[in-house]
Amino acid sequence: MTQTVAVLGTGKIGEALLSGMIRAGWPVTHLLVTARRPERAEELHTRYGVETVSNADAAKRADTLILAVKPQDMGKLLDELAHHVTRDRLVISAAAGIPTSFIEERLAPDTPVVRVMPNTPVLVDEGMSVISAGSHATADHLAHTEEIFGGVGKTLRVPESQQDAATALSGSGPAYFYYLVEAMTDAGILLGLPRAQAHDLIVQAAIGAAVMLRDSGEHPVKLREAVTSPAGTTISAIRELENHGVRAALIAALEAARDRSRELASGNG
Ligand SMILES: NC(=O)C1=CN([C@@H]2O[C@H](COP(=O)(O)OP(=O)(O)OC[C@H]3O[C@@H](n4cnc5c(N)ncnc54)[C@H](O)[C@@H]3O)[C@@H](O)[C@H]2O)C=CC1
Ligand SMILES: O=C(O)[C@@H]1CCC=N1
Repeated sequence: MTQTVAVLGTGKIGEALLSGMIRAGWPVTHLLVTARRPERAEELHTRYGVETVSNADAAKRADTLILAVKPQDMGKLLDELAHHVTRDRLVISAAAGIPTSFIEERLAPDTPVVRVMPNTPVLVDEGMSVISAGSHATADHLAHTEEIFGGVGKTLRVPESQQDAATALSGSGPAYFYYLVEAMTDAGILLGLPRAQAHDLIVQAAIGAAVMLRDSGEHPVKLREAVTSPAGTTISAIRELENHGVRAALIAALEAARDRSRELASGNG
């Protein structure tokens, strides 16, 4: 029998997951969503035909609850759920920073909790979802979580101690690439190209590079060397990237993201 899954807090990532589950063939009759605002609930119902319910009803009716509210709203949501979630449910949290222990402490003893860090490319079935078991989650719970998130991209199990790092790399990761595309499009404008053309050139370069990274099996250094002709254009650009400390900036940026994830652990960061 198909299990019922509820998404609680259907904002950007919650909706991305919901749409992905529907695309992956999850029967909409076995999906529930919750939203804080009635207009948002109506919008989700119209867009996906999915039933919208209260958080308490979601907890009573769904076998699996995916919590997709902001870390700062997690404590309040768990207060609402505490008396309704029984330990035969699986609770999956997608919130950055929040440890499984934070959730376990607020729910019935032994409730299984799994922590997942997805990313927005779940919208195009190219997501990366990093998964860790809480103290009461079994192999079956992990497998069920992989079934849900594997329908919209790749999954990887890591020890929970690595979740803040994974959040910095892959949870936030797409934003760094969008930022680079934005900056390089600006560079194209400076060099005299129309914005639309500059955008298309950089996006296609990004797609080509991403597919080669994924499919060639080559190390990124090798792929870059193949582009970098002696006394050519690429090495002139690379020298400027090094002069401006771009590598160090990226390392510092991801470290800052990891640290922010740690700060969110208390749920009121
Ligand atoms: N946006 C992203 O790329 C990713 C976000 N996340 C995590 O997902 C969570 C949500 O992030 P976003 O979707 O970006 O934020 P968002 O603000 O778009 O979505 C959160 C939603 O939760 C709703 N909400 C808050 N309290 C609620 C309650 N008590 N009951 C029902 N709904 C409630 C809000 O109204 C909002 O629609 C965060 O914890 C974030 O760390 C994880 C991976 C990637
Ligand atoms: O920016 C954030 O906090 C969330 C978590 C990972 C991606 N977006």
